[in-house]
Amino acid sequence: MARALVVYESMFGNAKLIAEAIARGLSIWRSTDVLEVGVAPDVLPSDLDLLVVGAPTHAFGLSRPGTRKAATQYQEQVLSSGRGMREWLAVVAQERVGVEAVAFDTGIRFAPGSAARVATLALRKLRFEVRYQPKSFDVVTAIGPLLDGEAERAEEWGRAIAEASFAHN
Ligand SMILES: Cc1cc2nc3c(=O)[nH]c(=O)nc-3n(C[C@H](O)[C@H](O)[C@H](O)COP(=O)(O)O)c2cc1C
Repeated sequence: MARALVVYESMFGNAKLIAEAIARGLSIWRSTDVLEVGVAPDVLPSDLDLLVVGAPTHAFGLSRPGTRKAATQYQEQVLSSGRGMREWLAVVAQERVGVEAVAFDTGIRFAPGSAARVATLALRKLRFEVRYQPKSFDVVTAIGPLLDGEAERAEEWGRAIAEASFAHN
């Protein structure tokens, strides 16, 4: 069966909820795992055919050690307390060509910048097949919660990606 992996970075749990909702949508078509970026493998499974990456927008892009430290001023214990998506994308390797990939982020509505756009550039550099536009999901304040309906929108997006990529392969 086709296999998908959702890798997320999340400080306060919002991107994690979106990752899980996307996985619910994907799992209609694919066997889907969800992993926090700190425990994601550096070499992707050889049978993987779709990678979804997601992270909170920090300072208009992907987080850095300094922005992750700043997040602990909002909440002492954060979920992604180790490496972030930027660091994982700098080391991750895939064993075969043709793996599709797509990125999402969470952020404050109408704020400029997007972690998913930065991640998409990294995915292209890593030679993933990037066919789908990055997607942003909104939080009410920096620590959350998600805006009403965002988890449902994420699940629907996951389902649409799975259907489109299933049709393509
Ligand atoms: C240090 C820091 C910088 C941030 N910078 C931005 C930003 O540039 N644009 C934005 O929309 N949100 C920004 N935010 C809000 C985050 O996007 C928000 O905390 C995140 O989406 C929540 O998801 P999480 O709970 O998965 O971390 C920032 C938050 C922190 C802690």
